Amino acid sequence: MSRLELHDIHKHYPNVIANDGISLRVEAGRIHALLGENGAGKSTLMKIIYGAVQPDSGTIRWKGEAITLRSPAQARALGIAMVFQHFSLFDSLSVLDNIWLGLSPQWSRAEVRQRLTALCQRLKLTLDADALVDTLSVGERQRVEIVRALLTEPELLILDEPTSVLTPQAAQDLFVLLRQLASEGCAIVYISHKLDEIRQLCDVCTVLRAGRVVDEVIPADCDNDALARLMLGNDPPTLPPRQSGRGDLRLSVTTPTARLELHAGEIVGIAGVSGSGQKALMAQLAGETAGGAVQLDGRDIARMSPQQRRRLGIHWVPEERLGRGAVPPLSLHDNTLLTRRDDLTTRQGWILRHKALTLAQRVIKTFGVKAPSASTSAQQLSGGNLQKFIVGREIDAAPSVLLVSQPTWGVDVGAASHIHRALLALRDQGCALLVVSEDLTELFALSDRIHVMANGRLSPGVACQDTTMTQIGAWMSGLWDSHRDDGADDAPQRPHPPMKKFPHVDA
Ligand SMILES: Nc1ncnc2c1ncn2[C@@H]1O[C@H](COP(=O)(O)OP(=O)(O)OP(=O)(O)O)[C@@H](O)[C@H]1O
Repeated sequence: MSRLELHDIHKHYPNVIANDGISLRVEAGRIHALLGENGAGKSTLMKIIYGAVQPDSGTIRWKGEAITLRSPAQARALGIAMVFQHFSLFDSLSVLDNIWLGLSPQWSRAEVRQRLTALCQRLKLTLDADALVDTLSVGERQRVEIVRALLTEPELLILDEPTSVLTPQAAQDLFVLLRQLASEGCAIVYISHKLDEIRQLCDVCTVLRAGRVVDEVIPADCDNDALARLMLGNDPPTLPPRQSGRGDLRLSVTTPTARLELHAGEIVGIAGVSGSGQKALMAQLAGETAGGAVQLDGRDIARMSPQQRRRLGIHWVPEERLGRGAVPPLSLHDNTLLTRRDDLTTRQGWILRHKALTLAQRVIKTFGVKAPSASTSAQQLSGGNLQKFIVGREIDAAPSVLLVSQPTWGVDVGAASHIHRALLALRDQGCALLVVSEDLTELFALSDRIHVMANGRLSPGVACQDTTMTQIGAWMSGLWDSHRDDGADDAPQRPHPPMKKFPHVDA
């Protein structure tokens, strides 16, 4: 008897069929991957299993018995836990209180603290129980969500892209834990766009396309290309060859430990565990916090507001999509006004709505955003599609400096490759780019130079072809002091490494 059985599940939203007759069996003790491009219907299906969304029709059986799930509370009572892609935490409460409030009332706060400490030790996770959630990076928030779900000792655990903001080592630690949970009989449903992870971790993989099951495979028997092909329905695109050279110095900032310089026509990558100071660095460069020694084209811009900096051509994509990158209840065309106001208003301040609409439609088309129309609200988009929209909105501004945090977080391989190509094309047009990512594969595919942030310190820069993932991995623990910075103005021009296929889909 299966732990969970879904039969012919349908779910429509206005203008969209999110689930179109999905049947699935999830077995105890197995890790079951759900793979599909952005908008394929994975999150909707998982929300149905978790009682957060009601299906239009179809049957759900839990341990053989037909059930109707009316709420997440009912699902949790059965032993179903879910870690969402978007966080459901109270910013003004501590980590401990967030976890305590989300758990069964029979546990005292002290008990929850004890269990939390024990679990973090077992998982090798650093989590300050008393820190306010507001002060945490997305990676740290993700950790809170994961431990909260694990503390309920679930019989079915659903994870929606749990490793998107974890370092490779933290992801490996999570896999060990998930395997252990599975060996103890827990059924796990695992949603990820990372094909390597699915092949390494999962026992079985159901592939969805446009709301339907297209195949069920044993991922260990497939290579990445085969999985990507099943998911996309065609071959994934590859990255173009690198061509451009490093131009003039555009943006610079001097930090206590190193100087960060962005030149025209280059991409500088920032690696590091989320929460190591990347957010503060981005805020300083983008103008959300004033001060520091920030210069654009030799001019001090440290006290300029984000809006003033945008007028000088500096655009950025923050790591939080909902709330900062986009206002959830507003339509996509209204969301263009967040960062593109100057292009969309008259001198007197009147909003040119038709222009906002055209801009939103252009971004939707160019970046293949799956949305019924530009009037759709941001919160109705699937996670990856919203990410494509936000990144597309900034690239569309033709910035001279672009700062991007986690550019392909939650984005499927096809769309990730599209975003990567757009970033490389911007670079080839002379834009200076800073890419903050926890994904080393992504950073090595995109960057000309890499810095690392660890414990709030910035490492020296190193040209990508002069370093390795292992070295950058070691730097992520702060161990770079013997290295001399080569990121300064006198760094020699280097040939670019040979063209590489988009690494997520390399077999
Ligand atoms: N509340 C909603 N209202 C309207 N449409 C919605 C809503 N939630 C999801 N959709 C639509 O349903 C479709 C499936 O979305 P879903 O979030 O399930 O996709 P997904 O496979 O999880 O994508 P991703 O990988 O980007 O997270 C998308 O077209 C999405 O825009």
